Amino acid sequence: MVGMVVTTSEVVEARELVRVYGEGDTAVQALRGVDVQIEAGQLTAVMGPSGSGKSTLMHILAGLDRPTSGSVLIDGTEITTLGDDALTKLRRRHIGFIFQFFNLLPMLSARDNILLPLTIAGAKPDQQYFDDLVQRVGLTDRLEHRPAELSGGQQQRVAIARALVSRPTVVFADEPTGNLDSRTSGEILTLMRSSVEEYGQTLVMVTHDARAAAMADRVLYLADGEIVKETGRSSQHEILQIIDTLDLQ
Ligand SMILES: Nc1ncnc2c1ncn2[C@@H]1O[C@H](COP(=O)(O)OP(=O)(O)OP(=O)(O)O)[C@@H](O)[C@H]1O
Repeated sequence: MVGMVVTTSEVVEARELVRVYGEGDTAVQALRGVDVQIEAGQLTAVMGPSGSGKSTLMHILAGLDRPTSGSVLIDGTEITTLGDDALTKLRRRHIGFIFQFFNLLPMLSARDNILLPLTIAGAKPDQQYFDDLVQRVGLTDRLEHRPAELSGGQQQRVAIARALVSRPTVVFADEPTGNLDSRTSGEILTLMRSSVEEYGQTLVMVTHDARAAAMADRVLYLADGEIVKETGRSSQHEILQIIDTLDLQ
C-alpha cells in the first residue's frame, strides 16, 4: 500500500464485461455485459447453472483471459489494456487462484508448491506467516510430500496455501470443492472462510455448493451470461430456494 491512496474498499471492479467465443453463426456470448464490484475482506460466491459464464467471469477477473469488451480494475489498475508482461507481474502481486483440479506441480514437494509464487517472483517468505499458514491448512507434517502422496483434500489445502502465501489482494477460486467428497468439501470451505476471518483475505468463489453460498457474505447469481440476482448474507433456506428456481443441481 506504500505510496498509494486508497479511496475505495472495492478491490475488483468490472464494467460491461462481454466475452464472445468464436465467430459468426457459431459465436457464443458467454458474458453479456456484466458489472461486478468486489469489496475488500469479503467472501463473494458466484453461482449459476452450467454454462452460465461463471468460469469465464472468474478467468477474466483474474487476468487469465481477456474480455471481448469491457474493463476490469484490480486495486485501481485497469488490467484489460496491460501488455502480457505487465499483466503477469500484476497477477503475481495481486491475484491468487484456486482451481477445481488443484493444478499442483507433481515433481515438487508440498512446501515447494506452496512457495512457488514467491520463488517465481524472487521473493522470500515471511517465515512466521508461512508457518502459521501451513499450520492453519493442517500441512505441517506433510510439507515434504509430493502431490501424488497426498489425498485430494490435502492437495487442495496445498493449493489454498499457495494462493494465500503471497498475501494477494484477491483470491479467486473456481469450484474449489468440485472434486472433493462432502466431508472434505466442508473442511475446505471452513478453511476458506477462516482465511477471510483471520487474514482479512478477499475471496471470490464459484460454487455449486449451497453450504459455500451460505457462508458467503454475498452471492452473485449468473444466468445466461448476466448477473440476474444478488443476495447478502442469506439464510441457507433462502439460498436453497434460489438454487431450486435456477435449476442448478
Ligand atoms: N473456449 C471456449 N470456446 C467456446 N465456447 C466456450 C469456451 N469456454 C466456454 N465456452 C462457452 O461459454 C459459455 C459459458 O461457459 P463457462 O465455462 O464460463 O460456464 P460455467 O458457468 O462456468 O459452466 P460450468 O458450471 O459447467 O463450469 C458456455 O456456453 C460454454 O460452452
